[in-house]
Amino acid sequence: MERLFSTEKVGGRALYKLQAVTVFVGICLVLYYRATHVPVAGTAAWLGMLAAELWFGFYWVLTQSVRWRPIRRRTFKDRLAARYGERLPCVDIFVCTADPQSEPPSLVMATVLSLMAYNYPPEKLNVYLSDDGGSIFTFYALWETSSFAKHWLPFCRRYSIEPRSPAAYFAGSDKPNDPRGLEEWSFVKGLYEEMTERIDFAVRSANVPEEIRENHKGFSEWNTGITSKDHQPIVQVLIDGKDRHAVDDKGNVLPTLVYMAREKRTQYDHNFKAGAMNALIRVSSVFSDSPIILNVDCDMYSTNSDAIRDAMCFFLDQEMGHKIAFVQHPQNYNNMTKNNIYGNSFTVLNQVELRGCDGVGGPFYLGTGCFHRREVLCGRRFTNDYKEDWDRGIKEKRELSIDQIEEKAKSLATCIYEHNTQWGNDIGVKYGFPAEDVITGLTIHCRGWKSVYNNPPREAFTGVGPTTLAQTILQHKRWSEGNFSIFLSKYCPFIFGNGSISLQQQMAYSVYGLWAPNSLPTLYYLIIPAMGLLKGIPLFPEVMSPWIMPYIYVSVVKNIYSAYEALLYGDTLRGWWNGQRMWMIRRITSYLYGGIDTVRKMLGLSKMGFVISPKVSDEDESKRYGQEIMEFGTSSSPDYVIIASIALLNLVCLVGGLCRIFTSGGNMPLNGFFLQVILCGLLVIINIPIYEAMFLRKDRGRIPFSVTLTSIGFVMLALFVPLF
Ligand SMILES: O=c1ccn([C@@H]2O[C@H](COP(=O)(O)OP(=O)(O)O[C@H]3O[C@H](CO)[C@@H](O)[C@H](O)[C@H]3O)[C@@H](O)[C@H]2O)c(=O)[nH]1
Ligand SMILES: [Mn+2]
Repeated sequence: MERLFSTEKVGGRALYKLQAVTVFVGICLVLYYRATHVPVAGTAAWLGMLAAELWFGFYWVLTQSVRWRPIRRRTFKDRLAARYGERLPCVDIFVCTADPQSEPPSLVMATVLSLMAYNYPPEKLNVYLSDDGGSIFTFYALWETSSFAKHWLPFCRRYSIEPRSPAAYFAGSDKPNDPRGLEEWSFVKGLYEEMTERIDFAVRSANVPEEIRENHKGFSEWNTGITSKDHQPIVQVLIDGKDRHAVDDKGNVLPTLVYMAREKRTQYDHNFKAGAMNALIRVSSVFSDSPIILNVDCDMYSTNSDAIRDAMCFFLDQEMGHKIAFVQHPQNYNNMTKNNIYGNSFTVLNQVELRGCDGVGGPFYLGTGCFHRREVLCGRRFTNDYKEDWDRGIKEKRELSIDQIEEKAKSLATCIYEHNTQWGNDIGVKYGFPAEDVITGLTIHCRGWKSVYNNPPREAFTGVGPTTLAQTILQHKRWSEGNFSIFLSKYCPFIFGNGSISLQQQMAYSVYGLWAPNSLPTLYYLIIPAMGLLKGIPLFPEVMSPWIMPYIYVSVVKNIYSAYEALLYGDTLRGWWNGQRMWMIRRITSYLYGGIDTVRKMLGLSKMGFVISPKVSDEDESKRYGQEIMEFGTSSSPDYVIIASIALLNLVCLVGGLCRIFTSGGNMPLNGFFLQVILCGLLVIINIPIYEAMFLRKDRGRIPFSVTLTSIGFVMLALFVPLF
């Protein structure tokens, strides 16, 4: 029988491996030189360089795990269709939202509509929206959506529309040419715009009109003036797919659509998104109980209406399917600028590293764009003889009425339901880590399952990425903290994974687990060589020494290869350069704070939080984002002080150091400081946008004056610190 998917090696690996082997030799030579040439003056600074280089070397070895053996998957939907026709498994789709301010309900609804409109038997689709904001506006928006869907779904089907988010579709499509098509197009577009306007207006005016509230019993849940942090469990069915009257305007069945706001009480931890996911797993089990669960963030709309069929090619494959726990898609964003100003379009991560992970046991669970087996999420271990019940969820008749089921579902979404159970631990998404996705995926892998990475030519999901520096830094802080706290816990991949996942996969998890500690050696490398240049302490081999070769070789080859790779996958050269800047900035801010906060939490000094990434920005900000001007904004956060101080320090040291070299009359020869001058010089060039934001720009997004002042203070202080 023919396979439903194929696996190919990604080409060009011989060149990569050649590069890697020579760089490895270079790294060894660098370390050997460092260890054997400790000077008398500046010993401590030198040993610090050794420590930093040891770390970078070790980390580089780790990163080989995600680059050594990338593979590419291809699905055969025609074979799936030939074999199964429409006899496909049921799917439950979970959308999580948490805050109607930073995640506007109209945006969430575009996502919901795109998911309802999958090219998949509608009676087998069930969409659940979890609202951690417990907001009547989100509920109202979903109610509006349930009636607009009656026009949108048949429209999508008739014209085979892509993407099926009405927001994305109408923003990007031209009017159809034929008059009949045009009429319908304009009609649906009009309906959509009116609906969005009503939703946005309700949010703006903080009011859902009384006459609307009469249309659905669900609105009465808000009669008692509840708040987002304190309310009863709410479960409301907006479309019951099993109801024969729930049809679209062409008479077709509609997917089930359910609103859920799990109970919130101030005295109980709610465990953020992980808690929402677990409530969804239980609530959905009483309505549809599908064997496959797709989970997306509220901004991640579907951009490929065949994505479920794609995923089924993996799960239903006769040879490998039974081993696959989840199918992960990359995080793509629709709002990236050409030159990747904040480094948020993860081209190389998506094209190389995740494929590399796939080659060593499977990609991580990334929290969104992921199809899971329900049984696996609920804690099942892999066994060779496990048979999935693919008919699960296909029930013709229900014993209970829909109201009774709602009541039952509510009882599963209470605060105390999980007490004294394994939920959040052995069952469901795991609690206690800001990266609930990664830790959950890790435990699944350690229970013997594989995962696959699917990155089809037509993207499956697209979301909204951060558009300011502060948002970017914050998101990466949560990620680095999440991954580092896993690394330091009993789930450390090298301990927990030992014996159950391959060494390469343990290394792959650690590449991200050890983002945070990268901050310290990076800071060291950004500060000490510059200060050494100013104070006349050489920290690298001289120009004429043969030992300079490995330094130059490693840095040049590694950077050229990384630029080549970025260009190969469609980044611009400038985009690559901006990515390097962001790589530096993230390490000295996000990762530093992520590391510090992890340690604070381990010491019990602070509690876990989850800062939601905003999905909207103000007009002024958006304009600068469009022009790729870095946004610092009015708050004088300590992040900016670090960024500004490092930039300034390197500028001062470069100028000061060069002056000393040229006025010393040969006492301080350029020879001995060549690499320090180059390093400092490159840092100055990469920091040009920072200097501009400090001294030249006048707009609201410039670096606040107080930050500039503080960083000048820090630099002056640093100049007085002696190097040993
Ligand atoms: O208490 C909460 C907090 C968040 N969310 C939802 O979780 C999703 C992800 O939050 P977001 O702020 O967009 O985080 P990102 O950094 O974009 O998310 C990535 O990283 C997270 C882990 O750090 C994962 O949970 C996400 O799935 C993954 O996309 C959003 O839909 C939120 O509405 C909740 O449902 N409840
Ligand atoms: Mn997000």
